[in-house]
Amino acid sequence: MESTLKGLRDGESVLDLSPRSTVSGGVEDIYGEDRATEDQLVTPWTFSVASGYSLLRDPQYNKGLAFTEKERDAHYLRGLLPPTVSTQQLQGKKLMNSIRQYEVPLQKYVAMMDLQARISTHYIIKIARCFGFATQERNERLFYKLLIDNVEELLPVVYTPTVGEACQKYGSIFRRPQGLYISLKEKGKILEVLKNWPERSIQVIVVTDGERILGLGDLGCQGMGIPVGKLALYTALGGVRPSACLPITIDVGTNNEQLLNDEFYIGLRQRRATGQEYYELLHEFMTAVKQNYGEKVLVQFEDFANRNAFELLAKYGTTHLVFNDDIQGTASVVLAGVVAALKLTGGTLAEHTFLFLGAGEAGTGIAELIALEMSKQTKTPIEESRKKIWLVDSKGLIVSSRKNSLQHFKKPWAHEHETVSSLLEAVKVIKPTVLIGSSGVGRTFTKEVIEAMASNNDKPLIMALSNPTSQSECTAEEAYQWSEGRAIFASGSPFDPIEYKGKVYASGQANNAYIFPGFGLGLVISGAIRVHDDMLLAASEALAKQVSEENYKKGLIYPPFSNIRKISANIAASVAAKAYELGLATRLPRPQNLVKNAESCMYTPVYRNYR
Ligand SMILES: NC(=O)C1=CN([C@@H]2O[C@H](COP(=O)(O)OP(=O)(O)OC[C@H]3O[C@@H](n4cnc5c(N)ncnc54)[C@H](OP(=O)(O)O)[C@@H]3O)[C@@H](O)[C@H]2O)C=CC1
Ligand SMILES: CC(=O)C(=O)O
Ligand SMILES: [Mg+2]
Repeated sequence: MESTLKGLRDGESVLDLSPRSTVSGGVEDIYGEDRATEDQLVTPWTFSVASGYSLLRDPQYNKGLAFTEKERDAHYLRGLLPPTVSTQQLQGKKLMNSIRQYEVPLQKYVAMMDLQARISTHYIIKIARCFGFATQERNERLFYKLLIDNVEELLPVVYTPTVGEACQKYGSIFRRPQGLYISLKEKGKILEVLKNWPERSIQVIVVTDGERILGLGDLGCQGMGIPVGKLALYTALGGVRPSACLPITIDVGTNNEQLLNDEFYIGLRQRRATGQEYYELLHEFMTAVKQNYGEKVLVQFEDFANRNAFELLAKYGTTHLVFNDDIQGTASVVLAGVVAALKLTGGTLAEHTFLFLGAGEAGTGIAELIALEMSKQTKTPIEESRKKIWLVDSKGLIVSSRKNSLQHFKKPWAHEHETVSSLLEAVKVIKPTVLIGSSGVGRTFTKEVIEAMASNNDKPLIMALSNPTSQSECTAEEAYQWSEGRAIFASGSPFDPIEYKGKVYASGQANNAYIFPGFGLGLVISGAIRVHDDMLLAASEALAKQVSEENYKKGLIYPPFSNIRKISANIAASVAAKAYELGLATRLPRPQNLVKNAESCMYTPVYRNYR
């Protein structure tokens, strides 16, 4: 059985990988300084203990008014703070009060980003002051405390939909660099650029080239908001230490004319490099990442255009620990929702018929994982399972007569059928029980489409995955109204509960944010060195198991995000278990209780006491 999702193929061995060199004393020489010969260049990093004024301005250690009396004495803070000693809880309450006063979501986003920061240098703060920006003292632990404690309220602020608007306006709202920018200018020097990042023990990198930012298209260098947002969730939702997370944007130019002509655009002002030039830069990047951080750093590809996404995943899946969130993470979360929905719709996975609007990364990724799971359940070849799944792209239903002109990832879905040009017609002839939107085009699930789904099914499962909200294939209100309250609905970006004929309908959020933080944590805690499709299935199963009877009663097919840390710990444990089972884990011996192990490894943002 061969799956297009797979990084490492069945039976492929990884045991021949040589361990990383260590220097005497057993401490890993992560940066290779000790191994470097005299003619090799090293970075002269120095470390100092922050105190006084600089301690207050160091986001990793700042506690603001929560510095205790003892700490104020010990760290030269007397007089630099007013007399009150506050608690983190009270600080959080105060900040939430002020964030809630902003009516515009983008203002809330900027306020949150002002609080968070990895890079702390005096000069950046001084520059910000020169330009009159209201610099709030940055406090990383408070940022994560807020995000964790108010996850349902703040997720739409730091993530979809607001992060989409933030990326669109990134040039104007840009205050200070977050993450690493690697552009064509850095060709030949990427390893040196990585060494400029102040943290050394990186576990997770989220990288984009900005070409397909949510459903908003090519936003070039301004796509940086996505890796930054995803990694904030890695920490808040999955418990990966902030210092172990590295957001990266690869800037090869943009084809977005508006940005190219925008005086505030922060990226390279040239059209996108493609072909050899593009792949050489990406290859240098992937090589440098492994050289700098070793075999076990996870590289999550995010929001690349599909013309590159599939190729990068296939190419580096056998040599690096890589994961494409849009192809694989989305697949895992949607499969979980579909499996959970079976409790409400009845029938087995193989008894359902699936129709997708959109046959790109998300659409074909999900389709393939559903087919894989179906095959495992029914013990039939994947080619048979694929026949239960149909996809529509911008040219209509994918059918065998179109095969020669299809991109490679669409070919497995070119079934025998006459041509069908519209989604509505496809719904009428295919009669799907499940309709999934992954087109990036808003309002494409029209009244007629939803009505057709509702006339064929007692409980049609409708998933409008496209982000941000403006690109959602339909709204929650439309799904419930047009199906007369019978639809089971979930969407990529959140919708508020709606009332229809006196009943309140709350819909779930089918977003890969349920999967990637726990998935990554599972890879990190097991020391996995490759991603395998079975790990995606394990993560999906772990998520589906977290849906409670109470959730089902409300028509929900996902658990609430308020439980996400517990959910992530369970996903991490299942992924780690699979890594051990497949011989892909390097952290030995295997802990007995993987859930407890995952929980104990999770970062918590409570303030630490300073001596
Ligand atoms: N909820 C979640 O967790 C996730 C949501 N997404 C969302 O899914 C959307 C798509 O992402 P992705 O798959 O990576 O994008 P791709 O560009 O890879 O795929 C888009 C697909 O939609 C098709 N399409 C575009 N316009 C139409 C149309 N009018 N009618 C029918 N089909 C159309 C394209 O057709 P063609 O091939 O002919 O051009 C293509 O097959 C984005 O909005 C993204 O935000 C993505 C990942 C996760
Ligand atoms: C959620 C996500 O990854 C996307 O919309 O691209
Ligand atoms: Mg994405």
